Amino acid sequence: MAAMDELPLVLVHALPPFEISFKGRLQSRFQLIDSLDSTFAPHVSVLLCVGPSPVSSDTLRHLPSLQCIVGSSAGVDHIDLAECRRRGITVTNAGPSFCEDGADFAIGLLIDVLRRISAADRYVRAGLWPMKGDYPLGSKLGGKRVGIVGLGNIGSEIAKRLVAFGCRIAYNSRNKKSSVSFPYYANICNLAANSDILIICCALTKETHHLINKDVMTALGKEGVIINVGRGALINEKELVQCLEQGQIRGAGLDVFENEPDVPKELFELENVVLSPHKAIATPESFASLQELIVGNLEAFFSNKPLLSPVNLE
Ligand SMILES: O=CC(=O)O
Repeated sequence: MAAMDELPLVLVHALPPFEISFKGRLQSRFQLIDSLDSTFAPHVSVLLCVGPSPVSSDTLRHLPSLQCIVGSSAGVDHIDLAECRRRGITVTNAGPSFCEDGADFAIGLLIDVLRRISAADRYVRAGLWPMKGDYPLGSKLGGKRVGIVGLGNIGSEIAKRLVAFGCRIAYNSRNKKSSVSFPYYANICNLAANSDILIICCALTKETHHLINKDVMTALGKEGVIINVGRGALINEKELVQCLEQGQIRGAGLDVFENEPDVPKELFELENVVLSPHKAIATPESFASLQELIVGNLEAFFSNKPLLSPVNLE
């Protein structure tokens, strides 16, 4: 085994401490440094960013030799990507490990909102069935027009599942994709106007902040449903709450919020909303897959091979 000081240096930037057994596995291959103040920091070429630990331009200034940030989340809005682009630092994410579970969860939220599963559960538990009789009908998923906002790793898996349900898919993303034949809408309001359901799973950037606003929800219409498994700030939350309260859209399934873990209290009162504490991608299986992906990306970097999950910084 290589002596500790012969192993490649990896600086770990971690908000939540990561699993001890995984740390042990990494330590057998890499020399882990856990502070920006370390004397090694100026020589570090890889930063392992665990969880949503912010990587600001100030953090990056401490790391003049940095070439690669290995991320452990699908979203990379906590990393200053403009600064990475400027300095030619590559970034990887957890997209391939998280996309299947994230997509399953989006479909779960959608069916729950359409068929009112959580609301019906509350109805039965409250003993209302014998008193009030039959529960109102929910809507079928098959045949619905679904607009996917962001056809990346997660969006593509969502599309695959919805095709199997017999839905009609269209999408919005930064660019039209030559690899799919679904209708592309460059304009989000046009996508909403031609959809029964919007599923939000794009990256949060300056351009997509509050992308889903009152105008988009008005275009979606009174029967429209919104599912968000991306980031809370992709939607103007105040306007979403108003539209839900006033019946301007039919319902929403939300895994993410603007000021987590705070969720607008008004949503607690609404039967047409399904809420979840930012857990769409999280399963023991997705985390096990993430560990392989992180090790794979680190090994690829140090052996000059293509990274397994590079983020497009263009
Ligand atoms: O939200 C979860 C992630 O970005 O991985």
